[in-house]
Amino acid sequence: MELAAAALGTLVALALATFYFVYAAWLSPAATRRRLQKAGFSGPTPSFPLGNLPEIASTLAANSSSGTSPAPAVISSDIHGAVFPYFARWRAAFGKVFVYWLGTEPFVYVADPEFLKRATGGAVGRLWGKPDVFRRDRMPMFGRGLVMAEGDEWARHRHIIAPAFSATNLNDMISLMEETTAKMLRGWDHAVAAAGRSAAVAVDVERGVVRNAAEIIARASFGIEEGGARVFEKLQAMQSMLFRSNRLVGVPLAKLLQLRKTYEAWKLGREIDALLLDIIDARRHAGGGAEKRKDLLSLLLAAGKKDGGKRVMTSRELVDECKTFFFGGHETTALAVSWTLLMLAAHPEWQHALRDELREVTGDGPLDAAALSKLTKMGWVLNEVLRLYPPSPNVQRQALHDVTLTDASSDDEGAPTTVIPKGTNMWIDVVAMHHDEELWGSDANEFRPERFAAGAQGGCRHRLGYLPFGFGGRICVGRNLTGMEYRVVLAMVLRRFELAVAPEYRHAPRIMLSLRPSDGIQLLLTPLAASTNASIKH
Ligand code: HEM
Repeated sequence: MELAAAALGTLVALALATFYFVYAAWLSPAATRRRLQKAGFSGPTPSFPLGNLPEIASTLAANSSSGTSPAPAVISSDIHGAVFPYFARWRAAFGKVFVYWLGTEPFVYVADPEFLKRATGGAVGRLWGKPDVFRRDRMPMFGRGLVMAEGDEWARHRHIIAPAFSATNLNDMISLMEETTAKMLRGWDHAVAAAGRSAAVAVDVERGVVRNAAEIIARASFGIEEGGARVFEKLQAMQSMLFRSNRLVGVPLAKLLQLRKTYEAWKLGREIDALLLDIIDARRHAGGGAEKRKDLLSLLLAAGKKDGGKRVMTSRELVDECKTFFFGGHETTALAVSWTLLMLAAHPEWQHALRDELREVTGDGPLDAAALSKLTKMGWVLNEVLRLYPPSPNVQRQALHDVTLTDASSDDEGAPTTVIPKGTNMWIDVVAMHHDEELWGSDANEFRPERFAAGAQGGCRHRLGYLPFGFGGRICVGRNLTGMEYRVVLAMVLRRFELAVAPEYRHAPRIMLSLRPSDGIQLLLTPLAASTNASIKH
């Protein structure tokens, strides 16, 4: 009797699980598809269970096999068709807004800032969150940290974290940026010396810049002493493991196909968490000495002691935020610096302009935080590089409720409406918007930093057409840290070396979560005379 009841129970559980799976993977997406079609969204036809992933894969494969390697002298920044060939093709067929599917997950593709305004205007936080599908996929990197947190939890974390990135706190980090960058430059000096002459030597600058940015963010986040160095090594291992794996985002049960990788990422994640917890516990129990530290972790711990403890974060939350700073903060900044070095090598007139500006602002003497903020042209160059080569090539959201858009052309109350069903994801193609001639003019694909002389929007015809750091309440919290680090690193490089594009460099940007060079950035480095080589002081 008992056996029969147990068997019946198992059968019922199995039936429920099967029904849930069929509903989640098939019935619910099919209903969403019908609603999106009814609302007027067109797009490529998806198949079950992969959606449009096969077409994405085949377009990418066709593109890479037919890919030409332009001569180094010809560095075209007209990159959208090369990095997102499938979007370029669908855009030509369906326009700047359409629907495509990653597995059984629907995505509204958006390359029209006006549509973005109509979809999100006014109530971004209430209507749109971060996509569940990415939250699951990137759990080992961000945990429940700020990038992926939602609702009240996100608001509380943002309220605690944002002040840690204040100008005063960032100024205290200049010296650590300077120290690690000096180490990178010493490596480049050795490469030049090893070549046995002081003439130009080809160096893969991207590799050094990424390593430098990783070390800076680790030191700025949780310090590198007391076990921090081990966390740093393991975080780097996890980064390369996650970047190597080919994930079938949005495909039901796809993780089962990659059990080993999923397990390895989970195991590494546990080790990183344990090491970070040790650091946090040690800081919590340390005396006044720990208070003198200026890294983000110590600032968050100190914030918890103020306001009667209203801003306390648990150790678990702090672990996730440290990982979030590391994964959200170093590749992105490193790419901004790396693409800049390439652009400056390809546009010597701007290289000279920035060196002149450095000399004008600082003489040949020391440079302090106030002086860094006076590097106006360097700021234009940063903005222009983030426009042409946005390290975060897309921004995503997911509808938390049914979202109603009013018709663009009318303020009429009776105007027709479009509804985006709850659960639908939105994929904002930042690269497309940043290269759109309708938004930027006929020189949209050219490197012209002076377009930012008139203002931070660079003359873009729509407020939401320039989104290197995202938008709304969820705009990047670390953008001022990036601005500071970018200036320190670039100033030090420009003072030490003349840059030119090496003959072996092949310009082939591609997407691997971020917008990266396919095979490093090889530049010719020529040491500059010592007089232009003053060190940065603050
Ligand atoms: C060039 C450098 C960087 C770029 C291009 C960049 C880009 C972005 C983008 C596109 C977002 C998403 C915004 C949205 O969804 O609307 C974001 C969010 C975020 N970034 Fe950055 N980022 C950079 C540097 C950094 C640094 C240095 C840190 C930290 C140390 C950082 C930490 C974060 C965090 C914590 C969030 C989540 C904010 C929230 O959801 O409230 N980022 N970033």
